[in-house]
Amino acid sequence: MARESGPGGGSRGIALVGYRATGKSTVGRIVADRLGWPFEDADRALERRAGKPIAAIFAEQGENAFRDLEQRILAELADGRSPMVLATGGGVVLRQENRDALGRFGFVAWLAARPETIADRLRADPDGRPALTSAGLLDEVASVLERREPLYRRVASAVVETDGRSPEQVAEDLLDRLDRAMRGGDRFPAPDSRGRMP
Ligand SMILES: Nc1ncnc2c1ncn2[C@@H]1O[C@H](COP(=O)(O)OP(=O)(O)O)[C@@H](O)[C@H]1O
Ligand SMILES: O=C(O)C1=C[C@@H](OP(=O)(O)O)[C@@H](O)[C@H](O)C1
Ligand SMILES: [Mg+2]
Repeated sequence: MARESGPGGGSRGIALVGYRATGKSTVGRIVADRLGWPFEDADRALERRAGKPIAAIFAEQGENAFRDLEQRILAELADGRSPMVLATGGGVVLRQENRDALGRFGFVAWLAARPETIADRLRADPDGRPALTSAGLLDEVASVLERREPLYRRVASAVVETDGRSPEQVAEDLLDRLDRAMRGGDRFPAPDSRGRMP
């Protein structure tokens, strides 16, 4: 799959990208537990730094201010040397600087889902996610996803489908894809996908 920074070129572990509610935060935590690696959620790191929820940042300062902070947090998180599992926010791929920073991760998993699945999950768990457009939920998901898909594709080492699968099944698939990528010879400073360091 095409990447801007070379496949498996980074040493920072695994990053999860994808649209809202594809399960990055949920699956990322499971994958980190399985590997025995630290887990970080870029959105939670950002909220800790800002001292307020993302919805309040959007409401008080606007989306651009949120994106600036998102870029800063990702740059910091991508800068370490030891492996971690990072769940990113759905819009992280919008900026070239962020796509470059994702190249520091050895494996970038793109979690994918159909717009209908995403809208269903968002309805069940709105979790303070501010609207990205003035369209209705399903129209917003379909149009924003269509715009972002080429960007997810550009940074991804692998696409992991999540429709009709539990977070545990998605995590298992991701770990299988990681195993395969490692066997394919990608540079990756990782143990085998069950947690043994080289
Ligand atoms: N594979 C899945 N199947 C069903 N529900 C899921 C799945 N993955 C995530 N969810 C649910 O969707 C919502 C959003 O998940 P989350 O991990 O926060 O996604 P993201 O970090 O990509 O926005 C949560 O309620 C979560 O339980
Ligand atoms: O898609 C987006 O633009 C966003 C996704 C959110 O993260 P999740 O993908 O974890 O919901 C969060 O970063 C913010 O609300 C913006
Ligand atoms: Mg999340």
